[in-house]
Amino acid sequence: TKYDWFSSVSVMEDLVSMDHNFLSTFGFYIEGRQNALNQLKTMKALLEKTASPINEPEKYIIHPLNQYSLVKRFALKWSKIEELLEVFRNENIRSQLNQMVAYIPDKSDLVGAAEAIVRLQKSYNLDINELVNGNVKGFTSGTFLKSEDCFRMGKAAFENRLFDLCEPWLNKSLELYVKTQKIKRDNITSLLDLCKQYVSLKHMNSRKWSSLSRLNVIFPLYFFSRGFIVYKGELDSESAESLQENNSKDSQENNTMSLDDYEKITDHSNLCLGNFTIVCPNDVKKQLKCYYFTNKQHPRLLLSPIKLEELWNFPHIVRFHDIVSDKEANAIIELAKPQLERVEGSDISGDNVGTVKYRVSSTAWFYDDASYVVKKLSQRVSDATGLTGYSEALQVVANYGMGGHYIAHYDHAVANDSDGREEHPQDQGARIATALFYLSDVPEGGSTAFLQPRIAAEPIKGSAVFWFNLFPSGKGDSRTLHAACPVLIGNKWASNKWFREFGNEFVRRCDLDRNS
Ligand SMILES: O=C(O)CCC(=O)C(=O)O
Ligand SMILES: [Fe+2]
Repeated sequence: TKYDWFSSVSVMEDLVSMDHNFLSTFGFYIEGRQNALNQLKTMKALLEKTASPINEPEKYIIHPLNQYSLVKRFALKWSKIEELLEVFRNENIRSQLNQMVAYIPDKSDLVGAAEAIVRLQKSYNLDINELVNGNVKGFTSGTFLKSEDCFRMGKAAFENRLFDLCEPWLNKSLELYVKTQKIKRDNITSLLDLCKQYVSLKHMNSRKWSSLSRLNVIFPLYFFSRGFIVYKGELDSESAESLQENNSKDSQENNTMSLDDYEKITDHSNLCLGNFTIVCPNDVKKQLKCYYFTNKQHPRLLLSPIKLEELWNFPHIVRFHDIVSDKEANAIIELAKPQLERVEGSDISGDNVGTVKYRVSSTAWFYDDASYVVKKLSQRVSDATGLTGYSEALQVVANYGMGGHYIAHYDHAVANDSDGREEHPQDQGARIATALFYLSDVPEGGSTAFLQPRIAAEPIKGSAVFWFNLFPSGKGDSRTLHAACPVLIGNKWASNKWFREFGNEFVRRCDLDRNS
């Protein structure tokens, strides 16, 4: 209950002390806010100084190191601001930021971004010093990698068992740390820890040297860096065995294959590097033609024939040039943008479906009636191939991510039965043929590699590559194994149209010879 202070002077002493107490609380409160505000100001100045250029963002983001830097900025800086804003309850900016934080890149994106850089480095033999200076095959970015970035790359390489890449990254990280001594305490501790893990894992069976001298040989700056920090040796307790166990447990838990495993299976890196003219042998080259194609005088194609380029003879792989106009390609991209979802796939056991490292892209699916442009495209490719889409003809539009790729695969389902074919519950049959449209140019990388003929088709905006996945007998043609090479520089948009067996029986008649 409220006290009537005016009724006793003596009790008013309490008021005096209350006055002082509250003033000091008030002072703390203001100081706290001031501190937070100052930190926020510093952070804002830093963010402004390092902001990505607002004009022509599409040019900025085609460089993988800029992509990495952008992801890092959100994953580390903006989430930090969220912490600072904790002090300011119920304020507009907080709720706005909370909403934003729900879908900005987080730490797992940063790991994915580092993995992408390492994947690109492996696929395209990128020079580590060039990368540190922001350069990728002559494309400069203005993004420079720091000690902690190199540590992140080393860790990504380590966790994907790309040990030959891990070592130089960790050494680079130590070198930059010694040079600048700018790295968070947590990070330098983890860096040194990772160096030790690396050495014990890599040289587990070698008894030639003690582990300390091995560390010294492999990471010459290890002990020097260690000297910089108050380092209590808490890492020494872990033995090589227990670290190993942890690692294998991790990969089982994630139930994903490492990049290394996939590389072993697919090994298309050299193909991705080369281009068609280099790998196409002369005897085949002589047989390949370019001509105007009317598909047996199809009326629409008589009016406007398609420029056809043969990329290979057996299997027959062709490219239709200028089959999509720039305007149509852009319209399809705009249509797809709001509907993109990260592609999922099954893990190596085939039991679990989720995000996978072997296919990094997002897709949107369309029926023919989604838009006039989609329908027109379907019609044009039907005119050119004679094949018709099944009743709900679908077209999938894909946008590749950082270092986005798709490892070697068949477009027709491959099951265990002797035909290499799967049951198709919707009764549409297997994917008889593929038309792969390129909706954007890609300055570097992103080719479609056919592993058996050993050719790589560059993404050329407006063109489509076409091939049959099945022999006329209906048996899968194993020569069609193909992969999407990692995108090095650029933003790759592609679109697939798959034709099914059913409805196309008279266009491509069954053959009794299983292998022709
Ligand atoms: O994008 C590419 O180059 C190939 C894509 C592909 O093979 C697929 O989506 O099935
Ligand atoms: Fe494919």
